[in-house]
Amino acid sequence: MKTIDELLSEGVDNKRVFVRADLNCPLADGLITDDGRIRAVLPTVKALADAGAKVIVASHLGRPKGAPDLAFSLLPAAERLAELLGAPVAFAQDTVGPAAHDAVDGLQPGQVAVIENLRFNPGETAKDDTERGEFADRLAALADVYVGDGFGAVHRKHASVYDLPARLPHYAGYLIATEVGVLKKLTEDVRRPYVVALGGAKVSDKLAVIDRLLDKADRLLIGGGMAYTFLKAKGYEVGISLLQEDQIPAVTEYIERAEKNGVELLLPVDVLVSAEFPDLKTKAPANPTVVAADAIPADQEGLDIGPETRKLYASKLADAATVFWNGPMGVFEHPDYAEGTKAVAQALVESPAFTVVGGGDSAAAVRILGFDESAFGHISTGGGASLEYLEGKTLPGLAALED
Ligand SMILES: Nc1ncnc2c1ncn2[C@@H]1O[C@H](COP(=O)(O)OP(=O)(O)O)[C@@H](O)[C@H]1O
Ligand SMILES: O=C(OP(=O)(O)O)[C@H](O)COP(=O)(O)O
Repeated sequence: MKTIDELLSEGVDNKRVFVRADLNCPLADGLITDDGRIRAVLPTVKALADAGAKVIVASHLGRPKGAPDLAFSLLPAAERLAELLGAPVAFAQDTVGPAAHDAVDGLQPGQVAVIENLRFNPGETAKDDTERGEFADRLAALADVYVGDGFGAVHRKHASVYDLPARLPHYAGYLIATEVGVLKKLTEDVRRPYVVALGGAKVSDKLAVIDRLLDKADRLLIGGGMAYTFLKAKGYEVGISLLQEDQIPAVTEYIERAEKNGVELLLPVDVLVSAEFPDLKTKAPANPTVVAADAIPADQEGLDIGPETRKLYASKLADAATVFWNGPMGVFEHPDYAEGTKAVAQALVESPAFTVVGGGDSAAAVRILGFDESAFGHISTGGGASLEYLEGKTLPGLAALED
């Protein structure tokens, strides 16, 4: 993989450099609640700008449906990038249209532009190679060189991640180089017991990852939205909790295989439930009830792990030598459902283990809940990306930078 240092030594003065970043930051009411992913790409953007490149920063934000949707505009991220750089950043209101070309044409060496959310164009995420390729061709017309630095998206076979680097000279940015350097160690030389804690809301993606993790980890702690597919697979009522019905057979097999292989697979023993999803805007008291994991009322949903599970998981983290954690244990954005996530974060802080936290929301949770980032071994900007890397999968966005 050629790195940005090689690019800088070759010289970028006056070159248009396309930086594929992951600026997919959590937002509330159009405001960024955690800018960690923007800060993470600053070294790359600064180095390129300082060397006289015309820097085009591109990213997805959220999951819009292949058409412009202002709720997912990258404008707030562009504004924050400008603040963090201490320099103006041009913003184009489209991705490959006249606005993007005007913004790029208007750049002087050392200046930066952000183009609008790549997922406003259906070509970005298209399954069809030709459709993705056509969008990649249009993106390629904006730039002379490609720098991949959106680690959080390298597991996606998307146009800007996979097809675009094949069309331009390509290099890995500083963030990708750092992330891969740390995660590589976890695949080569992992100190045991190796405990993996999983939660969050991207249940379908993450359940699939457990298949391989069962061969690698000594202990798996399951929380967040994915816990309910496990509880359902055990035959429990899960009410209106998040559920991935089609993966129940796979999850049943995971439970059996964990037992056979001697992997400790821990599920919540109690959960916080409510008939309503909390109001994340007003943060009005949600008054959840604590119930045993096998006693979730049919009209309620599980929104955090309960107090017994918090204690259990903390004890199962205490003697770990390596911990990887992805996915909040509950809807941590509301104070009534933040205790599970806090308890896991606290257990990691107190543990002498090498600890890695991965994921946009998990990393944000750690910071928003007031933990000191330096108390963790590594905070990765990618959740799904780091999980798939640890699984040993070939990640499209890394493979594309390799050849
Ligand atoms: N029981 C639950 N039900 C619904 N959503 C949940 C639950 N537990 C956690 N979440 C949500 O999961 C989201 C984060 O999930 P995800 O994107 O998978 O994590 P990451 O970005 O760290 O990979 C948070 O917004 C949180 O509110
Ligand atoms: O937030 C992200 O991933 P993560 O939640 O697994 O950390 C990335 O920006 C990828 O987004 P996607 O899962 O919508 O493709």
